[in-house]
Amino acid sequence: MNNRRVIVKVPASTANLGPGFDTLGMALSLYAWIEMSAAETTTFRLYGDQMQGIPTDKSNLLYQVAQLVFEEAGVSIPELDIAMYSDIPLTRGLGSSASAIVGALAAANGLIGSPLPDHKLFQLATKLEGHPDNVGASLFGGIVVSAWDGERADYVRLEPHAKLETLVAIPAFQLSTEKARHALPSQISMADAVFNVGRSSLLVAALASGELGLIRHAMRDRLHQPYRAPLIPGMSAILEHAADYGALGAALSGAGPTLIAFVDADSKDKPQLEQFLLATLKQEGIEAETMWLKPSAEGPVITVEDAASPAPGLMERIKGEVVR
Ligand SMILES: Nc1ncnc2c1ncn2[C@@H]1O[C@H](COP(=O)(O)OP(=O)(O)OP(=O)(O)O)[C@@H](O)[C@H]1O
Ligand SMILES: N[C@@H](CCO)C(=O)O
Repeated sequence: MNNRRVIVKVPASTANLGPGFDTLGMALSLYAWIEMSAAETTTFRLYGDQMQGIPTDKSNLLYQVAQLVFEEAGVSIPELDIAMYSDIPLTRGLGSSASAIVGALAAANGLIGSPLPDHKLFQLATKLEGHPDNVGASLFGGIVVSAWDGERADYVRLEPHAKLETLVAIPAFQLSTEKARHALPSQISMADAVFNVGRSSLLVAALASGELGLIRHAMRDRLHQPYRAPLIPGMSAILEHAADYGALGAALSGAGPTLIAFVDADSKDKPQLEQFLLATLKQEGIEAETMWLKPSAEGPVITVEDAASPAPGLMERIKGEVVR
């Protein structure tokens, strides 16, 4: 029997960054942890509020993803002991599904001695998630620019500016990516396509060159945000006015409903910006939780141990790092 125990810490992510629909992603300093080892019988230990409703049988996404890795690598480990704790809220636009996919890929790969290179994990993750933006960020950390044609995913990773910080406002309701994608039109005008190509290109160049002052104009979007706005009351006002309250720029995070503002970490305007986001949502009857998050420079951090050696449980191991 395989005698390893693997623990993986994997970051949340924000996708699109405004105009880069299904293309741009950034890893955030909010994490999930997965522990995995071979077992006689498959068992799941899922901890924390975020894991409520997640299946604890072999239909579980983590189990399914692990089996895909074993299949690709030509090994057989049919029974697994899996534990997971996550600080990443489910179905809120912070890449919970991508972090689960990337965490499970990294854990399963680590369990069998890491035969699959990161590039292969990226292809698998993109196919599973359906788009490369969140999984690229969770897998490589930092800011990831990616493109996928349905077969092949390519990417470039950018180092986030040292002063870049984000404020997320997480509404107290869930919005599935599936529902938020259904709100999108099947066709757009040439004028809107040109608008987005310009903004997305400018945003990547601004992030790559550190010209943070350009972000405000570069984060504008006509591909998805206007169509999703009716699903998130208060969103339009926040995107329009966040810069007046000190944000470098603002966007819907992934498919929403979370809203994200990019901020200079040294800005004195941080309290008034936070107040503006909360008050605007409240005016629409929406309770929200805010969090200040930094870009996460790293993707999965993997620890491999001898499964026979004594070890603390997952919650004991991570207790100093958990935030929620
Ligand atoms: N740890 C997990 N184990 C199993 N399934 C998970 C796990 N985490 C997320 N999921 C699945 O992913 C779904 C959420 O994915 P969805 O794409 O709708 O939102 P998100 O990934 O949180 O946000 P976004 O993609 O907009 O950033 C959950 O409802 C659940 O089915
Ligand atoms: N690019 C995706 C991210 C959410 O999974 C979307 O906006 O639908």
